[in-house]
Amino acid sequence: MTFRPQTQKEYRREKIPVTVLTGYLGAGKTTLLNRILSEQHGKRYAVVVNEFGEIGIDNDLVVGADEEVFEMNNGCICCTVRGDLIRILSGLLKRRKGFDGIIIETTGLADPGPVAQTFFVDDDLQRHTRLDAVIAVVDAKHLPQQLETSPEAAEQVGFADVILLNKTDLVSSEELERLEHRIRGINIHTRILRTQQCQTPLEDVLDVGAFDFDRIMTLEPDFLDAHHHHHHHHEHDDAITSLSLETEHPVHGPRFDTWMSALLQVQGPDILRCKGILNVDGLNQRYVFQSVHMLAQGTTTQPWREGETRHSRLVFIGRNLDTEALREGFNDCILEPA
Ligand SMILES: Nc1nc2c(ncn2[C@@H]2O[C@H](COP(=O)(O)OP(=O)(O)OP(=O)(O)O)[C@@H](O)[C@H]2O)c(=O)[nH]1
Repeated sequence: MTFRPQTQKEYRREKIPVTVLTGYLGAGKTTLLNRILSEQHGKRYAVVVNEFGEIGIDNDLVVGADEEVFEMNNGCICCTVRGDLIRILSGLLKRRKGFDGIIIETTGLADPGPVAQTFFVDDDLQRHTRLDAVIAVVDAKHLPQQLETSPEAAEQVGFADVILLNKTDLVSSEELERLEHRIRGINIHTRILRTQQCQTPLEDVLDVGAFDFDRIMTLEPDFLDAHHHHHHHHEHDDAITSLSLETEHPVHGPRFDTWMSALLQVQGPDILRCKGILNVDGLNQRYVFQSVHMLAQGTTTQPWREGETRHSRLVFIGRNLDTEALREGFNDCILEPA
């Protein structure tokens, strides 16, 4: 056998494409993931979800019972759990016949750099996978504010090969122009797609072959340095924490709504994100609550299964969270058994 370098076509056929979904808290990553998984594309994807917070919620918000979803809840993907990521992916590769691509949804607070880096420093991953693209979902309404306060928001924009400028319904077209300009200022090469509910043809985000290694090396010359991610460590905002609340008693719906509206009115700027799956008293379906700063949304989804423990979970991610007050507030919404 004579050695010859792979052609671009061979390279794309043989290696499993990996898509990294990034984007700040609440921008729409799960919305995009659900679109990808529900579309009739005839492909199977393995999905890795990394959440900030001890209890898994995203896993339950992801549709598609067929897909394999691996949760990593023990830390931020860009810091402590890269070992886990490599282990999960290496396990997947041992039975590569089962899927056509890998999608990694990172937490809203992750710097996608070290995640992307993983695919170039680990031998096994390098042989069998190719980073297809880093896709960032950006919240058109909150991006300016996020860029002010979080270095991660800028890292995500800076690293993206494709940016979904999402939630265009919440801002004017002049504002969108300004946002695109702002994004270009951070990342001149990225492709920007304006979306609502992340609606975009899947060809725009999957198997696009967009990850531009040369560009990243220019942007961050120490990209391949195995210790690179440590430099970024200190940039995490230590005041941002998460609080998980759980109960097996029913939640009083109107009381929950009143509490939450008042809470977000006052503390919305600091409560970056709230997500919950609730067993609301009198409802046979799950009640999914979500907020991004002051904007909140509650919807009923699938019914609880027969015999299933109706387990309510609520997660807050925010700056300087008053955990005691939040705990008490939630407790006041819980119906204790008579
Ligand atoms: N108005 C508006 N809301 C949207 C749009 N896209 C998504 N949302 C809502 O934004 C909220 C957050 O969406 P997710 O997809 O859960 O965001 P995420 O990035 O996965 O959030 P984290 O996992 O917490 O980082 C949900 O309530 C969505 O319904 C949009 O285009 N317009």
